[in-house]
Amino acid sequence: MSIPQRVTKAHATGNDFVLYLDAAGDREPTAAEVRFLCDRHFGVGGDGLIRLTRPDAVADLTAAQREACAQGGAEWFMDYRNADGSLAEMCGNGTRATALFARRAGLFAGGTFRLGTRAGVKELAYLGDLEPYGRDVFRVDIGAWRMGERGAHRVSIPGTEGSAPGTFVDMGNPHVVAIVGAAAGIDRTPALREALACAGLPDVPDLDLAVKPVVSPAIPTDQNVEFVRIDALGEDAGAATMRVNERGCGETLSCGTGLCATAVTLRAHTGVGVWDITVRGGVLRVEVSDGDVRLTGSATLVADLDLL
Ligand SMILES: N[C@@H](CCC[C@H](N)C(=O)O)C(=O)O
Repeated sequence: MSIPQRVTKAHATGNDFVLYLDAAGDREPTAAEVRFLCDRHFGVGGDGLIRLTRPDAVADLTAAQREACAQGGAEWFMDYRNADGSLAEMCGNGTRATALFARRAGLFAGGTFRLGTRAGVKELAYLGDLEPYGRDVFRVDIGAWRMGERGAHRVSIPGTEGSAPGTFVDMGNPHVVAIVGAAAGIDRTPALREALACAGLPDVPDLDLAVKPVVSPAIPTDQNVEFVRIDALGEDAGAATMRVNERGCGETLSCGTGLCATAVTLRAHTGVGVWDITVRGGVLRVEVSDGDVRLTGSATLVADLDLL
């Protein structure tokens, strides 16, 4: 096994990870090892595996990605793998779990941590305990986003009647967001009315997300899919509920980049850029501006484990 004996189980709003430190950079996991450790019955269990290592130790990085880490002042790198063993460019919740792990290990001093990822360097600020988000809250500057044409895809779930328009959002990793409902009394802009008129899926809590959604036209990289209901909408801020089926692992209790993609799409439909979004694992805040997205939520270290 290339993985060290000591690993840590962590989660960030219920998105759970097996995490380990590879300071020497010689513990790159194989896809089979990732699948074994993330298996909930035969392994430790997790939505993904995170190796915290040096940018130089990540074999698949291009020269440009390494240079971005150097320019961005990131000494440490989050090497993220989905539970099925595939690589992912980014994991928003994973950055917070990794930062808490690095903080405990004394790998950064002060309140901010600059972490390299395949989608660039992310800066995290430690905010401590902060209601209503929970304990050990971090705000992550996720950076730039890119949205495709609004509603250009159709999202359906095999075995469930109906479909809804889906919008592609690149958060460093690929997402498709479908707004499937809004609470009664919400002021409906023409763009929101248009989205909801075309949506014919059950309400968010009733969706069967054990089944992988189908996106048409298909996205070559595959994608994470978010289903959203707007719960409240004010002039400056709104509230929504979101569930997600992730590329490489299925339904998860939370997805940080998915929350960012959700807020980007909601802003495009409503003009509002600040959202408190409830997922099955908690509540997080997302702030979207033209140039970037910031994500605020908690992180938890659950246990240190010695593999046998
Ligand atoms: N849960 C993560 C995203 C993890 C990667 C994703 N499944 C992908 O393949 O893009 C998050 O919090 O952002």
